[in-house]
Amino acid sequence: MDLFEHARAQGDALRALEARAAELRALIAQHDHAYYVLDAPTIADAQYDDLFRELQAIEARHPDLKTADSPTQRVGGRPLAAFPAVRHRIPMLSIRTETDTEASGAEGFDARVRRELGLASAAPAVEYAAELKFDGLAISLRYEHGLLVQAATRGDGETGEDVTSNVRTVKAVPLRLRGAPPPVLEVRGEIYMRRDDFERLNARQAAAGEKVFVNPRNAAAGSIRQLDPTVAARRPLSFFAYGVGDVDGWLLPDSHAQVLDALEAFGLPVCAHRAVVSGAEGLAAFHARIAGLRDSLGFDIDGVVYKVNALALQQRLGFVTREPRWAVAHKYPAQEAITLLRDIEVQVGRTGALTPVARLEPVFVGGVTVTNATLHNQDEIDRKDVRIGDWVVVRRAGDVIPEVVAPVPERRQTALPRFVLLERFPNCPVCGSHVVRGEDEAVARCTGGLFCPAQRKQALLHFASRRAMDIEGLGEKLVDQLVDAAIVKTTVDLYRLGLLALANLERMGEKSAHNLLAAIDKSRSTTLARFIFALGIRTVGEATARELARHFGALDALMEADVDALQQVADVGPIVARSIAEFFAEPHNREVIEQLRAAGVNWTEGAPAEGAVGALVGKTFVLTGTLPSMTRDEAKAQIEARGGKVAGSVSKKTHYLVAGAEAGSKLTKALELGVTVVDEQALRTLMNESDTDR
Ligand SMILES: NC(=O)c1ccc[n+]([C@@H]2O[C@H](COP(=O)([O-])OP(=O)(O)OC[C@H]3O[C@@H](n4cnc5c(N)ncnc54)[C@H](O)[C@@H]3O)[C@@H](O)[C@H]2O)c1
Ligand SMILES: [Zn+2]
Repeated sequence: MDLFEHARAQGDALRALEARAAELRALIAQHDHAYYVLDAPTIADAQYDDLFRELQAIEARHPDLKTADSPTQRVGGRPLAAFPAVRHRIPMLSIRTETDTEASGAEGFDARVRRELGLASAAPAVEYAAELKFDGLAISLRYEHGLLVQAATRGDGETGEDVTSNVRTVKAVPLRLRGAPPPVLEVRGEIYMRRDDFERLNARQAAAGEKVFVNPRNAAAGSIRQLDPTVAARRPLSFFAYGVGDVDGWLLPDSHAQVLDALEAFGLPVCAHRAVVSGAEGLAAFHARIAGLRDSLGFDIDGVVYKVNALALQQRLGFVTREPRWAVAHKYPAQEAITLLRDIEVQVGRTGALTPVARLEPVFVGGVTVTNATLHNQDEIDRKDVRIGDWVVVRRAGDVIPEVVAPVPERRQTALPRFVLLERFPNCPVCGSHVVRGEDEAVARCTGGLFCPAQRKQALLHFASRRAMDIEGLGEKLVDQLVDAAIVKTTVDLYRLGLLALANLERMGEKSAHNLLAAIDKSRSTTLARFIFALGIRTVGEATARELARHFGALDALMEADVDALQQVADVGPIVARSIAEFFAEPHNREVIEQLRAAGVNWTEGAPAEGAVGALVGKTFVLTGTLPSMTRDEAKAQIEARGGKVAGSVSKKTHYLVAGAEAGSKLTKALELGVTVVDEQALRTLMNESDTDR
C-alpha cells in the first residue's frame, strides 16, 4: 500500500468511526429519553451500558470526535419542563461502574485510589465505606432548620425538577428532622420501591387497565415524576439516605460513615447493610457477602458502592466530568433483561396441570443464558397482556425459575393476537387427551389422567396405594424404575407383568418379584368404591368414591351419568360433577378402564341406592295453578325427594309443567316451547313409577 492509499484508508476508517459515534449518540439520546423522561425503557440496562461504553471507548481513542452534547459528557436526562427547575448548589453526579469480578473490581478501584493519592506500596490500606447500590432514583432533600423545604430530582446533574409535593407523600421521608440538625442540610439519597409493593402496584394497575411498569426503578421514577401528587401518594415508595449535598452550619465529621450515622440520628432512614472496610480485600469480602443477601433484601440493588471513607481524602481526589474519583459502583450480574418472546408452549405436570412456558430469544440474565421462562398460567398471561412476538422483560433472581415480568408495549409494532391457552392447546401436547379449565380455576389440565405419560408415575402410585387397589410393595422407587424402563405405561400393564420383566430390574430379588406379582394378582378382586377412587379423578377422594359407588351401584351407570345426574349424589357439587364427567368423556381413560376389566379387575356390582335412579332424577319441574289435592309446597317436596328439581319459570330446559286449575302464562309458555304438560294425576303416576324403579 502506498502512502496515499494508506492515508485514504485511514481517513475512511476515521469517517466510519465518526459515523458510528454519531449513531451511538442518537441511539443513546433516544434511550435516555425513554428512560429518564418517560420512565419506560425499551432495552435492558446492560445493553444500554454496552452502547455507552462503546461510545466512551471511541471518544477516548479519538478525543477530537468528542462533541459537547455527547451523553458521555453529562449526567442523566434533561429535566421535565412541567416541574419548576431546581439548580443544585452541589451537582448530583453519577458513579463510575465496575462490572469486573469480585476481586478484580475491588482491586482495580483500590489501585486507582492509591495511585491518585500517591501512596507508596508500603503505605497502609485505605479505609472505605461500603454500601448497597439501590436501584431507584436519586433525590436531593433540602432541610432548613430541620424542616423539609424542597425535594429535587437529579435531572442533568446541574438542574433538577422540583418534586416537593410528591416527595412529601413518601412516608419514609421525614418532614421534620430529629435532634439538632444544622440550619441547612441537603440530604442525598434514593427513592425506591420494594419488590412486593411493586408487584402489588402492577397488579392494581393491570386490574384498572392502566400501564404496568417494567421494574421497581421505573415505577418509583414514574411515581415521583407524577404531575398529580394524589396519584404519587398512592404509590408505595421508600427512601434511603446515602450522603449530603449543600450543608451550612455543620462541622462535618471526618468520615463518610460518620456522616451516615449522623443522618440516621436526625431520623433519616439509612440502610443497615453498610460497613467500614479496609483495602481491596475488605471491599471484595463486602461484595461477596451482599451477593449472598441480594435475593432476600426485599428491594432491588444492582451492585454495591465503595466510597473512600475519609472526607479529607475525598476532597483530594475530586471529580472528573460526570463522576467523583473517590467512589465506584461495583455491579452484580443483571437480574433482568429484555428479549423477544418467540413462542408459548406448555409443560404438563405430574398432576396434569398445564403450565405455559415462554420460548425466548436466548438472553444472558442472572449470570446464565436463559431460553425458557415461566408464564405461570392463563390469568397471569391476561394480567400482564403478554403476546407471542412481544419484547418482554425476563427476570432471573437467584435460583428461582426465570419468569416473564411484563411486555415492553412500546416495542409492539404490529397488532399481535392475544394468547388463549385452550385455543392453542385444546389437546394435551403429551398425550392428546382433551384439556379443560374450571370456571374458577387458574390452571388448565389434561383430562387423560389414566393415560397421559406426564401423569404416569403419579397415576400408578395412586392406583397402587393402600386405600385404592392396595398393591403391596409397589412404592415410589419401583414405580420410577418400571416407568423409566418403559415396562409399565398405564395401570393395565401392571396386570401384564411377568417375572421376566421384573428380573431385569435392579435390586429386585426373585422373592420380592414373586411377592409383587402375587400382590398385583390379589388386587384384581376389589370393590367398586376402591376402583373408582383408584382412577385418580381429580376432586374424587375416598369418601366421594364410596358415595358414587353406593349411588350408582355399577361402573357403567357412573360412566354414563351426566353432570345433572352426578349432582344427585350426596356431596357432589357442580365442580366435582364436572371433573367426573370430563374424566369419563375422555376416550383414552375409557380405553384403559376397558382394558383393566379385560385384564380381570373385578368387583361385585350392586343395585343403585335408594332414590338414585328414577323417572324424576335430574328432571326439572315447574308448578302452576292450583292442584286438586296437594299444595304446591307439598308437590315440590315430593318431587325433590325423588331427585327432581323444581324451578320458578318455564324455559327450554324445563322437562315438565305441572298445571292445576287457573294455570296462566306459564302454561301458555310451556305450550309454546313444547314442554310436556301434566296434571296432578299424571305427576302421581310419574312418582309411583319412580318409586318402583328403585
Ligand atoms: N435501559 C435504558 O434504556 C437506559 C437508559 C439510560 C440509563 N440507563 C441506566 O441508568 C444507569 C445510568 O444512570 P446513572 O448515570 O445515574 O448511573 P447509576 O444509576 O448507575 O449510578 C448513579 C446513581 O446511583 C444511585 N445510588 C444508589 N445507591 C447509592 C449509594 N449508596 N451511594 C451513592 N449513589 C447511589 C444514585 O441515585 C446515583 O445517582 C445505568 O444503569 C444505565 O444502564 C438505562
Ligand atoms: Zn396428557
